[in-house]
Parts: sequence; structure tokens; C-alpha cells
Amino acid sequence: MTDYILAIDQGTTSSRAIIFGAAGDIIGVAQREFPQSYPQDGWVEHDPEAIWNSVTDTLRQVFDKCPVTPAEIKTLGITNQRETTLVWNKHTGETVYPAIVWQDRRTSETCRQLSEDTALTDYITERTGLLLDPYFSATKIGWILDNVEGARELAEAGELLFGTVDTFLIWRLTKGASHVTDATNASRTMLFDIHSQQWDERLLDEFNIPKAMLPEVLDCAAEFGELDESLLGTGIPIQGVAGDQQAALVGQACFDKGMAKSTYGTGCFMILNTGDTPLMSENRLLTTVGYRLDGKTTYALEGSIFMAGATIQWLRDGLHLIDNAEETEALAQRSRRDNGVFLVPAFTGLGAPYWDPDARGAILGLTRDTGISEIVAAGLQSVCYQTKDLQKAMECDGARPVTLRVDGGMAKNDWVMGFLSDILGAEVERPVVTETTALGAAYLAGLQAGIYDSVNTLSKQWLCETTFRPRLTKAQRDQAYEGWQAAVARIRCC
Ligand SMILES: Nc1ncnc2c1ncn2[C@@H]1O[C@H](COP(=O)(O)OP(=O)(O)O)[C@@H](O)[C@H]1O
Ligand SMILES: O=P(O)(O)OC[C@H](O)CO
Repeated sequence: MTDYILAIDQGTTSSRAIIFGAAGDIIGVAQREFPQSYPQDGWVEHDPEAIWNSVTDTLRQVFDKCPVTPAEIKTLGITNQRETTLVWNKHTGETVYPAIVWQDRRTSETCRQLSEDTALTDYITERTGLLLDPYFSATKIGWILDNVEGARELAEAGELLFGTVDTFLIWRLTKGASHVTDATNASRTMLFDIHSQQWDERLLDEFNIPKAMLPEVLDCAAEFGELDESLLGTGIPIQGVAGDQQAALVGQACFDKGMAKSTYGTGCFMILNTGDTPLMSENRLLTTVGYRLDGKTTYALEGSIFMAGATIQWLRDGLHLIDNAEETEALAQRSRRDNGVFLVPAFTGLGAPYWDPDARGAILGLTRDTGISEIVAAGLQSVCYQTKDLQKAMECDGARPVTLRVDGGMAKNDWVMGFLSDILGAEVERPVVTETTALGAAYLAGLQAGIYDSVNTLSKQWLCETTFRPRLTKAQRDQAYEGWQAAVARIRCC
């Protein structure tokens, strides 16, 4: 019997179900977008039922699109948008509030007030590897408990459960049998000690979060529960879980120290494998769990950019300059070179390495002959310049990436990848399979199911499709990057 693996990739804008063969080949894909909700400036929410329905629909649809049956699936992996926070009633399964999405900045003021206590901010960074910021789950949980009527009392009585999207999905897919997460997702809550691999009692206390709400933390390849038969007519073990960016690190086979990947989806996340000791950044990058296998943690350094593909969505839906993301490539090719236009997409503040929640976006350098092409090109370039910011910060931390592998929706754009290589002054490798996030979840499940004997087998399966090489001189690169830095300086608040 062939070893098929099913993966769920629950992303910020869409959910996918993908069936992989053991060689990492894609057998079938189903995808469904779901609505985003922006109730106030800086707020971003998802309807939990829309997330759930998009997952169950794609789980069923993927089998309509290929000859494999659910009974032929050996194992199931789950990967997810991270930090996004859900709280639900453990008896009814009903969420008490919409999912507060990772991009949401409603707790900026809470974070600002807490940051006055420098002993606390130092403690947070030392224990969690993160920076005190609204991005992470801790203050989002607190906001729900403080703002939803009766929620705090119910939570203290042990009636409410917290989960990131992986936990919420597993809880529902197992009909409430498993309340679990994995170490990568736990490491994004700002409540998890990445050294001891335990929930941190002091942080639970500081953020006023009852411990009973929290899921059990497992390795990335482990027994997370069994898919309830009612969904696909058969039970399938859930054996691999990782937050989407860490799953991409696994899918890109970045198993050696110094290997890095950058995923260009809604946001962009560059993650560098730093081996078995956590490298604490002095340049406002995050220290995080890369993956945890057989109880052994591999750490990573991460730079998180909030707006990558989301900038292209804004060009499409906000400005109506384009009809679809794909046409940006041809438009950018037609743009005037060195036109001096910079788009800084700080729609919800700036992420790494600036961490400026109050900054707001701008388009600078407009002249009378600036046209749609130049603005679109500036939107695409902003993603590359932000990656350059991260590369620079990593280098300052003494961790220069030896390889950069790219993936995500935007990585399909050759113009962007060419400019990325130019501005980084480094080679950029795009693999044959760009669904690396789902692939990583499938690989983790496959490791637990015994389909793969070790990560070395997975490294051998990675295949390069295109290598982009830099074409700019150092002087040209420096000049372009200085223009970006000047544009960022104009919009920063801190
Ligand atoms: N050819 C392209 N050029 C530029 N951006 C693209 C292209 N194709 C997709 N995108 C952008 O990539 C994003 C989708 O990537 P995906 O990896 O599916 O995101 P997510 O997992 O965050 O939902 C969208 O924001 C879209 O605007
Ligand atoms: O949904 P994505 O792919 O943009 O990823 C979201 C990240 O996990 C947020 O940290």
C-alpha cells in the first residue's frame, strides 16, 4: 500500500488540504479562502466557524479531486497561522469571541504600559525569546477575558479553553478528545519558557491567565489524537503539528545550522536554524522553537514582517490598481528603473526589526510621471527591502544565513525573487514544491508514522527549481537600500 499523507494548512487568508505521496509529491489540493474582518483601526478578526468550515470543506473536497480515498491516508499533519487566539467553552465547543488574528494590534496600549516595567520585558525576552508585543497570544487572551462578559469568571472556574488555531482544530477534529499543541505554536504565545519547554508560571500570573485554559505541549511529531470518523468516514491519526513558518522550515529541509527559509504569504517570515542552543538576538529578532523532535529542541532566529502578500491584496482590493496578484509581475517589468518610489506597508505598524506598532504606511517619492507600474513595483520591492532589514539584523547577531530558500504565494513571482536576490546580494533558491508549509506538516506526521526514518531522508527529497543570483553591483544595491531606510525613517514613531 502506498503511504499517503494528508496535510491541513490553515493560513491567514485561506485553508488548504493537500494529499502528498511519501516522496513529497502533491497528489491533490483543495483550497478555500475565507473572509477577513477589520472591525476597528488595527483590529483583525476571523470568524472561528468560517475557519472550521473552510477546513472541513477542503478536507472533503481534496478527495473529490484525486483517486485516493480517506482509508488510504496513513497519517495527518496540521500547520496553521500562528499566534491567532481562540477561546471556547469546553462543554459546548462554542467560541466566546471571534479569533483575534496575529496581525491585530488592539493590545498595543496594554503592551506599552507593561513595557514600562523593564524587569518584566527582560524576563519575557529571556524566557520566551520574544519581545513584548501585541502580535503574540498572551495579551490577546487577556483582552478576551477582560472584555467578553463573564469570560474571566468562566475561565477561572475551568470552563474555558485557549488555543492557537492548531489546538482549536485538533479539539474539534477529535470531537473534544484532545486539548494539545506543539512546541512551535506554544513558543509563540509569550507564555512558554523555550528553555525548560514548560508554560511559565510567572508569565501566566503577570498576564492573569488561568493555567487550566492552556493545552498540553507535545513534540512536533507525536500522537495528537485521532480524526473523528464522522468527518471522512474513517479515523486518521493526527501525528504532525507545527506553526506554519516552522513547518516551512521543515518542508524546506533546513535541518542544518545556518540554513534559512523565507515564506512570502500574507506576511513574510524569515527563519534561520541556529541549532540546539537558543541564540538571543540583540537586534530585535525573535528566538523561537524551530522544531522539537524526540524531546530535542532545535532553535531558530526569526524575523517577522506583517505585510508581504497583504500589500498586494491592498493594491488589488484597496486601490484597485490590479485585478489579480499575478499581473504584478508584468507591471513591475514595465516600471521605470530607479524611479525613487518607496512604499512602506506599515498598515498595522512595523514588525521586525523595528517593532513599531504605531507607525502607519506611506508611499514616498511620487513625481508627475509616477504611474501604476511604479507603485506596484514599489509594493513588491517593499517585501524585498524588509527581508534585507532582517538579513542585516541576523548578520549583526552573528548569524549569516548560508542558504536562503523561498516559498509562499509571492515566491512564484520571478520579478520579486530576482529583485530579492539583487537587494540581498545573495543567492535565493526556490524549490520544486512551493507548498512547503503543508509539506512540512506532512513530513512531521510521516516521521511519527514511520514513513521516514529520519530528517536526513527528508533532506534528500528537497529539489531546487530555480536559483536566483544577484545582478546589481554593491554600489547600486547600497543606493537602493539607503532609499528604503530613509523612507522607513520618515514614518517611524519609535
Ligand atoms: N504572482 C504573485 N505575485 C505577487 N504576490 C502574489 C502572487 N501570487 C500570490 N501572491 C500573494 O501571496 C499571498 C498568498 O500567498 P499564500 O502563501 O497563499 O498566503 P497565506 O498562506 O498567508 O494565506 C497573497 O497575499 C497574494 O497577494
Ligand atoms: O498565514 P501566513 O502564512 O501569512 O502566516 C502567518 C504567521 O504564522 C503569523 O505568525
